[in-house]
Amino acid sequence: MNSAVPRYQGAAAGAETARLSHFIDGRFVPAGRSSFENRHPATGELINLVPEADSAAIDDAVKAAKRALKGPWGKMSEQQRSAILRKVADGIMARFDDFLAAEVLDTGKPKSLASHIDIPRGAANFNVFADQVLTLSTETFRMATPDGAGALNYAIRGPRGVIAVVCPWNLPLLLMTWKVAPALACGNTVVVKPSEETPTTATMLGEIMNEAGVPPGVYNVVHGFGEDSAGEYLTSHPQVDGITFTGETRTGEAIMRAAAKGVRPVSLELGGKNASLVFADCDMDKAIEGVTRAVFANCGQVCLGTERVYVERPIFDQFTQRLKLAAEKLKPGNPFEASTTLGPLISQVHRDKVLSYYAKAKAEGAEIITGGGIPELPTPYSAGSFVEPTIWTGLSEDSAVMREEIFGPCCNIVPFDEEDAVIALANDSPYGLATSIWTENLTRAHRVAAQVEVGITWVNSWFLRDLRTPFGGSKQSGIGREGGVHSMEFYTELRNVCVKL
Ligand SMILES: NC(=O)c1ccc[n+]([C@@H]2O[C@H](COP(=O)([O-])OP(=O)(O)OC[C@H]3O[C@@H](n4cnc5c(N)ncnc54)[C@H](O)[C@@H]3O)[C@@H](O)[C@H]2O)c1
Ligand SMILES: O=C/C=C/C=C(\O)C(=O)O
Repeated sequence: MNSAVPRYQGAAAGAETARLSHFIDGRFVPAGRSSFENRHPATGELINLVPEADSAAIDDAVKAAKRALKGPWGKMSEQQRSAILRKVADGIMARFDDFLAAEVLDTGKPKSLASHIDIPRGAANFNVFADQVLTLSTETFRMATPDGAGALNYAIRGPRGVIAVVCPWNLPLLLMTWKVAPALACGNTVVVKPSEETPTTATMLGEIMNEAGVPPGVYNVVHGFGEDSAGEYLTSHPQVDGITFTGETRTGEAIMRAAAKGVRPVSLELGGKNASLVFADCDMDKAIEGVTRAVFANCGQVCLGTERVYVERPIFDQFTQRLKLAAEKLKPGNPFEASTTLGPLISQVHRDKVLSYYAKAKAEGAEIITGGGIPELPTPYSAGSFVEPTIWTGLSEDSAVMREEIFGPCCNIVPFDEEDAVIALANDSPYGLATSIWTENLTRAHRVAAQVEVGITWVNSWFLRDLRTPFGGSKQSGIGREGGVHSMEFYTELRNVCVKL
């Protein structure tokens, strides 16, 4: 197993088990109060040992980031930073296979998925914000003054400072670079705390940063857990100037509390309980393909994924049967094999959570259309955290399965009769992240899209991403928007200059 682990400076050479390091001030340092195991979710095998940062290690990282603001990074032009970020993108692509292997080992997601989404997006995030920073504009206003000479106002942008970047495990490189790239483009420095479940690719990126000419201290990575560990130490560090977080809503609340001390700005991308609305006038093939991905891609561990499927009654039976066939075609197993289309859940702990919802669905009277248990797999995959893709019908709107984010490969399908009624059902959720609408009637599509209370709506598609568009959630799904100029708004401070003429 360890031979499949890419060797990099962060891993102690020659050691039987690879050991990751933090990446602080341009160097790999193994400091910490202890270390923890990082295991491959498809087999349970040990990938590497990860140091847990204590508060002194976090302090080192934040201070390095603070110093770097005043170093060459802070003096570079936008063009220079942009060119360096392009080199980072090139560096990821040059080591594509290493990043791919590391991401598949950490997450268990199929290689076919990570090679199409996670790793190319990791690179694309740097390119898109390298472009964006070159076209960033600010406002000017001329004003009249009593003496008739007037005044000119113009705004300038500066970096916010040291940004804490706290990330989840479901799309590790993609979601981390989605924050790091715009933060760096705007001249900030970052301290990244990757998820304890997926620490490897963020560490590898340290090497790429050094090779690309990112000065020491600009990109730092510290490992550990959340509460009473690296995550909490980092977000409550007084020299952190802004916090960007993607993860669970409850963790988002803790991060907001930490940010309140010192009145630091937060950007929060949180959970969802997303609905797909499938109208009888949809293109059924497209709807089945799209909803299958929305429910089962990444084993259901996508914040934008669908766990509530509303289908107009005339096509309810046909749709349910076809989604069942699509679910049963998914092939769990070795994520490195090209034919595997369903990976495991991230951990045994998360599997226990998902299986508890499978049990709740049964207890709440669901009809199980398919799945509901653990698939039979040969060793070593029998030790992985796999679950069956699962479809229910018959659950009530107030059941736990219909209200709470499960983050597994499962959905409940509900028939509906009226457009207004299904909009009301879709909106009856504390979350408001994403919706997909399936209809060939574009007038209806626009009408419905304007009424669903979410940040992201897809019509006849799902997870189709233009990186310039606003991305984020309403209600308990988050605060703020990422993407294009919206990311730049968070990572810069606007200052107005008023010049009396
Ligand atoms: N809206 C989005 O864009 C988006 C994208 C991906 C995932 N998500 C959400 O993320 C969740 C799954 O990810 P997860 O389980 O890794 O989330 P999580 O909230 O458990 O953990 C995310 C990160 O926060 C850290 N953390 C935990 N407690 C902390 C604390 N008290 N202080 C500081 N840091 C702390 C963790 O160590 C980890 O690095 C789901 O709810 C999913 O919907 C949202
Ligand atoms: O699991 C959540 C997926 C988030 C995706 C993005 O943030 C993105 O595509 O930019």
